[in-house]
Amino acid sequence: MTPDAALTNILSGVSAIGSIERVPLGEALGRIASEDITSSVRLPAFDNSAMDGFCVHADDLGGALPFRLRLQAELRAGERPDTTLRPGHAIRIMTGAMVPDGAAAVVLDEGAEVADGAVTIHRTVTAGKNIRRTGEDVQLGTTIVPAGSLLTARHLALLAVAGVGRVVVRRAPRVGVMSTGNELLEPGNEAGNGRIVEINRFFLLSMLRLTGAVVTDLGIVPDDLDSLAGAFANNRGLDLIVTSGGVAGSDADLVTAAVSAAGGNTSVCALALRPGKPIAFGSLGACRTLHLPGNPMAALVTGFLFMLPLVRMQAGLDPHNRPAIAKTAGEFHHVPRKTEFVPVRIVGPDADGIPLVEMLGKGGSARLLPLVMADGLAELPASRGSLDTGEFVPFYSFRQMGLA
Ligand SMILES: Nc1nc2c(c(=O)[nH]1)N[C@H]1C(S)=C(S)[C@@H](COP(=O)(O)OP(=O)(O)OC[C@H]3O[C@@H](n4cnc5c(N)ncnc54)[C@H](O)[C@@H]3O)O[C@H]1N2
Ligand code: MOO
Repeated sequence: MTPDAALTNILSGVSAIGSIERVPLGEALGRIASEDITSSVRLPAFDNSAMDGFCVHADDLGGALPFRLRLQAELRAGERPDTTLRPGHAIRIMTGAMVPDGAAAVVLDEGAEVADGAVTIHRTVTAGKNIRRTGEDVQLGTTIVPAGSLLTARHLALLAVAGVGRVVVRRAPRVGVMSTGNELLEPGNEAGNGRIVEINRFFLLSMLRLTGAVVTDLGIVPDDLDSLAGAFANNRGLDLIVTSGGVAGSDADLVTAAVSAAGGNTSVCALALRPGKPIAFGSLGACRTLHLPGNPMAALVTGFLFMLPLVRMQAGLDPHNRPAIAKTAGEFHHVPRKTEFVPVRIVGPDADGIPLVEMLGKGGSARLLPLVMADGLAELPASRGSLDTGEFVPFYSFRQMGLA
């Protein structure tokens, strides 16, 4: 099965979580607005100066240069004007200060000279210049954040300025991550005698942080049916359980049997993908399950290809991973008929600014050193063999995977 077909199957029937909650702005970063948010204020809230300079009356703007005006007052940001600008006068004004009644424009400091309580204008401007008008940015009732938006610092900044204190957001998906295998030890333990320190949760938990999911670390579960089935049954209240290991189909690979024993069902796929051939997915009541292969590179690639889109779909976001375009800095050896993901390092931009990538440490789905040297993964298509130097290749940065 192709990775694309597997993704379609995995996402089939998955919908965004329906429940909503109201949270204060300070807790809304990374959440998804569940309804359009409209502004109940106008922005700017008052006419204000875009520059440091002098407010000039409409009667004076067109005067023959240079012309002199009497200084009437001075206005700083945060002050409320208590006078109206009179013809023949100027009011000194700072950037962001409220523009007084009677002012037609603001002449820049650089075009004026102050002496003896008067200002000489050397460079005038047209009416309306350098004044930020009430509501020119946002009108009453303007939709400032559309439903479905992922709330970033940019959205929160606008909401704060618009006086919005709480927002209605979708409930974040609750995702559990479990590593399976008798050989696995928690980090910090001494490996040996066939046992290894487990690492897949480092990758999967870090990737999930990108999605805003509420993540539960379900730890390491040994390869025995009762322990695995118990772990699934105890966590069926989650929206998704992701496992790694135990899916290749040997006698020791019990993950899918354990989902069945807990009352769920699964489908197993053999993918035309390297690394990441064996995967499975299923459900346990309302809880989805996704079962990734144990080899670390395979868990990483399938976590990116399938776990992230699935969680984004549950969160109410666009599920798809979008590659950037890179160019090969050398030949990329590749056997056709399987999509292959290889660690690559950016070695520089080409003459058009497109990143040039060099392949690192190909061919070992258990090899870790290339991951530390690389900037991301290149995707070599199943439809063709090796790539020559200077060919375009889809590139996924570790940053977009949550692994930078
Ligand atoms: N006869 C076959 N053998 C294998 C096949 C196959 O199709 N037929 N597929 C190979 C491929 S490809 C992969 S990938 C692995 C996937 O196997 P499992 O998902 O069952 O994974 P395990 O056997 O449990 O582990 C494989 C490997 O990865 C290490 N591992 C597991 N979990 C972790 C972890 N959390 N952190 C670090 N390392 C982990 C485990 O010790 C094994 O070395 O199967 C191949 N075999
Ligand atoms: O999923 Mo396996 O990598 O192809 O080692």
